[in-house]
Amino acid sequence: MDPRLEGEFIAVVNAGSSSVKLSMFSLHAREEQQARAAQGPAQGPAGQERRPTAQALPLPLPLRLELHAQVEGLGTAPHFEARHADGSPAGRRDWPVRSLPHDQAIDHLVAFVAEEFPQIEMLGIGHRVVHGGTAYAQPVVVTPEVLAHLDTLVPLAPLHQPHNLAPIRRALTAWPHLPQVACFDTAFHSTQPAVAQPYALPHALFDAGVRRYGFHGLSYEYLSTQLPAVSPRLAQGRVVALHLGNGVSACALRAGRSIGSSMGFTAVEGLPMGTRSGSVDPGVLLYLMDQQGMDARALERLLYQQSGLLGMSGVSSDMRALLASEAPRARWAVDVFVHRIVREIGALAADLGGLDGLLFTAGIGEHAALIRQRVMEGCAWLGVQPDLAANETPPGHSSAAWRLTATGSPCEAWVIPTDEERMVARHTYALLTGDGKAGPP
Ligand SMILES: Nc1ncnc2c1ncn2[C@@H]1O[C@H](COP(=O)(O)OP(=O)(O)O)[C@@H](O)[C@H]1O
Ligand SMILES: CC(=O)OP(=O)(O)O
Ligand SMILES: [Mg+2]
Repeated sequence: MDPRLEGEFIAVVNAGSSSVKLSMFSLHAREEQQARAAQGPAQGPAGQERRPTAQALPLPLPLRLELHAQVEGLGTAPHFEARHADGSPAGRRDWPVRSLPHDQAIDHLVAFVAEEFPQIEMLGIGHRVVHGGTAYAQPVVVTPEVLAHLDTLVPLAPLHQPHNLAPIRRALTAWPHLPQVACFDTAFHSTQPAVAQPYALPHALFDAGVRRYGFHGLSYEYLSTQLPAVSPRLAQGRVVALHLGNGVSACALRAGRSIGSSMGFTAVEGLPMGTRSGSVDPGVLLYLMDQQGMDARALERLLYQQSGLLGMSGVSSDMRALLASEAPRARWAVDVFVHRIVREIGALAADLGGLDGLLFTAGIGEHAALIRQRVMEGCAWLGVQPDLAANETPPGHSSAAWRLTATGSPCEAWVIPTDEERMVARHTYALLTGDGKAGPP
């Protein structure tokens, strides 16, 4: 048992199609913070969260990551690994099978935490849920009724929503009195203007919920809360944020709020992704139905699992493998990926009426210097003047933001490492304690 892990905690679950991730945040500083709040304004210890109070005084949010545990490769080679916040190992396991059901992965994570850390008390569990539909523009405490409504959104996010809801269902049964908070990828985009929301389809379909929602909102919201410290100019300015991971999207931020995004009704619209196509002419789908007899399930497999970087290259969905490959199709896939990103930035810059900043985040955005360089070069016309040495040189600390453009570049570019789990923890804390907002804006 680790003696450091005692007291009150929030657990955050991010369950995807091939992995279940669990982060444990301690609230060790909560009493300390309350005492400080009672005494008036004060600086928090370095490295701790800040949030605005009613008087807009900066106070630390008492959330400290203590442990991260995940089961990955659920459909290929299941592997469990847990680490303390300082990176030191806390546990690992391999299963001698090719496939492990999600429920078994969840049970393993729960048993691990319960056995290793018997002294902790749980304030609640926060969950990343991809789709909140039109009903949820804010995080919500999940009741059986809320869960039933979220189930109706499964067809809108078939790759994500069923996996997001499975741990909630399990936790509601196992611990009916422990609050479960659902935090939605769609919620951050609810500020988009009316003109950005519809497809040009009959309005009855819009009323029935067939409209643009946008995703990766917890990631963009996290970036938005970091911006005031990274660049006050960008916090108030016109910014395009690029979430380049397995899922890929772009978001237009004006003064830190979403006004446009490349993803729409589902998380398949927009940019090419690891295995998802991004936007295709809807006529292609009609053609495939008519001429190749494809039905909805076959099209779903095509669009979600067989396309994107994997489908174009025939090599891999993993950007590292494509960048290391000599295969002409791998290069072509990377060229198409960059081309589409640059075009999307142009479209979102038009939405914003100009561009002050570009943000890169998630696996590719944070680690693939060559992709960043090529995207920045494609944005020279928008005033992006890269500092190529800076682009190649990440800072020592993996969670620190760093600038990619030369001093005086009219449009700044930055890497800001994302942290969707911390954003979920902030929302969960704020909702369950009624203590402050989750962070600006
Ligand atoms: N050092 C790297 N260079 C290039 N690409 C990388 C690097 N590290 C990770 N990636 C890419 O990041 C992508 C995964 O992003 P990530 O944000 O971890 O995905 P997710 O959380 O959605 O599963 C993969 O395409 C992977 O190849
Ligand atoms: C919404 C989405 O695409 O999520 P992810 O990147 O986790 O697949
Ligand atoms: Mg992701």
